[in-house]
Amino acid sequence: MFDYTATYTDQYQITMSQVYFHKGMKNETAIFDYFFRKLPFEGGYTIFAGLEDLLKAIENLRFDQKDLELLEKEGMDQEFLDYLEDFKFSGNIYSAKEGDLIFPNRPVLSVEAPIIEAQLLETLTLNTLNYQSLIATKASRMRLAAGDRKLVDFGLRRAPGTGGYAASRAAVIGGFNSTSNVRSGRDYNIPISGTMAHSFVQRYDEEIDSFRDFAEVRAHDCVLLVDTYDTLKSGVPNAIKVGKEMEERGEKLKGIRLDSGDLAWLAKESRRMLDEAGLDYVKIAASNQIDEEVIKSLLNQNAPIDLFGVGTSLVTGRPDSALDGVYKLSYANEEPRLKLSETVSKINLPGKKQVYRLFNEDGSFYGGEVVALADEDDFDIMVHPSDPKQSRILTEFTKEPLLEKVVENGKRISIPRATDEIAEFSRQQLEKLPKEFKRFDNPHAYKVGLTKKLKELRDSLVHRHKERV
Ligand SMILES: Nc1ncnc2c1ncn2[C@@H]1O[C@H](COP(=O)(O)OP(=O)(O)OP(=O)(O)O)[C@@H](O)[C@H]1O
Ligand SMILES: O=P(O)(O)OC[C@H]1O[C@H](OP(=O)(O)OP(=O)(O)O)[C@H](O)[C@@H]1O
Ligand SMILES: O=C(O)c1cccnc1
Repeated sequence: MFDYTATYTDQYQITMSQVYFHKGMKNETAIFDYFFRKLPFEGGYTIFAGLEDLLKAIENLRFDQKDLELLEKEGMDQEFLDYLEDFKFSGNIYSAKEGDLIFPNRPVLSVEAPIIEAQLLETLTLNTLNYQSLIATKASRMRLAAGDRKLVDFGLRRAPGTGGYAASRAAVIGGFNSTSNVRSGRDYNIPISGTMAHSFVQRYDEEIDSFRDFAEVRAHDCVLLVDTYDTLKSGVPNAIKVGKEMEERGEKLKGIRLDSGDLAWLAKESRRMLDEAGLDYVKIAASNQIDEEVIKSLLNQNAPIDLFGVGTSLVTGRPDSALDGVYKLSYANEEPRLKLSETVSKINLPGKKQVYRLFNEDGSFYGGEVVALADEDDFDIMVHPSDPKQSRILTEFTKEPLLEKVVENGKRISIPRATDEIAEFSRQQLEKLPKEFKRFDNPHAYKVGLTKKLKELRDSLVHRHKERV
C-alpha cells in the first residue's frame, strides 16, 4: 500500500552517502548486520517477521523526481543527485527465514553491498523488521495462551497509523486466525472476519430488531453483539430468539460477542442459556482489552470462550513499545569493523558471519546457536561472548546454518512465501523449541555463543581500538 521511495529514511543516511560518494568510497563493499539485543516481553524467543515486505520494498527502491527535487532544495550537489537518480540496490542479502525464531546478539539479516547502498537500507530495514517482529512475537504469546481457541485481530483502529496494515500480517505469522482489517486481508491474502458494532444496535429502538435485520441480510455469517444494554437480561435472550427464528428458516446463528464486564462469568451464563435453548453450536466471542494474561486467566477460570478479538495489546505490543533491533557496520574497506562499548554485550561482532542452530539428536532445538565467521566450515567449540570458562563442546549436536542468500547482485533469488506458509513454518519452529523457553515467567535463556575464531577476531579488534584510544 505504502509507496516506498528511497527518501523513506533518515536524513543522515543520505548525507553520509554524499560524503562516501565524493570521497571515493562509493564502490567499497560494506556489510551491515541487523540484530537485536533484548527479548521482548521478558520472553524466551522472538519471531522474525517483515522480510517479504522488506525485500519487495528494496527491489523497487528508487529516488523519484519528487525525492530528487527535495534533495536539490536541501542543498545536495548535482553530481550526487545524478548518482541518486540511477540508484538501485545491487548487493547481496543473507537472511534468516521469515517466521523463524530469532535470538539476541546474532545476525538475523546481513546486507553486503557498495557502502552507500547498504547505508541507504538501514532505516527501511529497521522500520520494517522491528515492528513486525515485535507484533508477531506478541501474537505468538497470545496463541500460546489461547491454545486452540480462535484469535482475531481487531487492532487497526488502535494501531500507530498505517502500522496497523503490517500488524495484521504479523499477527497471522504469530498465530492469529484472521483479521478485521479488510485491506490487509486483500493485500496479504489473510482470512477476514468480523461481527457488529454497538452503533448498529444503538441505531434501532429495539435491540432485537437490530439482531433480526443483521440475521436476515447476513444469515451465513451472523455474530450478534450482546452487551449494548444488558448482556444476560436482554442481549443473550434476544440473540436466542433470533437464533431460533434462524433455525426455522434453516439457518444457523454463528455466534455472540461479549465486550464488557466479567467475561468468564458472562461466558458461562451465556453458554448455559444458549445450550438450554438448544443452541449449543453458537460460538462465544470475547473482546475488550484482551491480552495474553487475560486469555490465560479466562481459560484458567474455564470460561467457555471460543474466540478472542484483540486490538490494543496486539498492535501496540504492550507493554514493550518496540523491538530494539539495530543495523551495525561489521565490514568495510576490506576489513572487519567494530564499535566499542563499555558493555561487552553491546560490542558488535565483526566480519562476515554465519549463524548455526544446534539440534538435539531427536531434532528438537537444543536451545543454543553459534555465530561463526562465514568462511569457517569446521568448529566444535562454542565460546561464551564474555566468559571463556563457559565454553561448550559441540560434538553431541547437529548444526544447521540459518542465514541464506535471498538477494544476489540486487536480484531476489529466494522464492516469495505466502503469509499462511510463513505462519505454518513459524508454528512448526515454535513446536521444536523446548517448553522451558516458552513459559511466560522466567523462561530459560537461549544460548548464543561464538566460535573461537570469531571471538579472537573480536577481542583483537577491541584490543587494537583500546590501544589506539
Ligand atoms: N473474568 C475475568 N478474568 C480476568 N480478566 C477479565 C475477566 N473479565 C474481564 N477481564 C478483563 O479485565 C479488564 C477490565 O475489565 P472491565 O470489565 O473492568 O472492563 P472495562 O474496561 O471497565 O469495561 P466495561 O466498563 O465496558 O465493563 C479487561 O482487560 C477484560 O478483558
Ligand atoms: O479493546 P481492544 O483490545 O482494543 O479491542 C478492540 C475493541 O474495539 C472495539 O471497541 P470500540 O469501542 O472501538 O467499538 P465498538 O463500538 O464496536 O465496540 C471492540 O468492541 C473491542 O472492545
Ligand atoms: O468485528 C468486530 O467485532 C470488531 C472489529 C474491529 C474492532 N472491534 C470489533
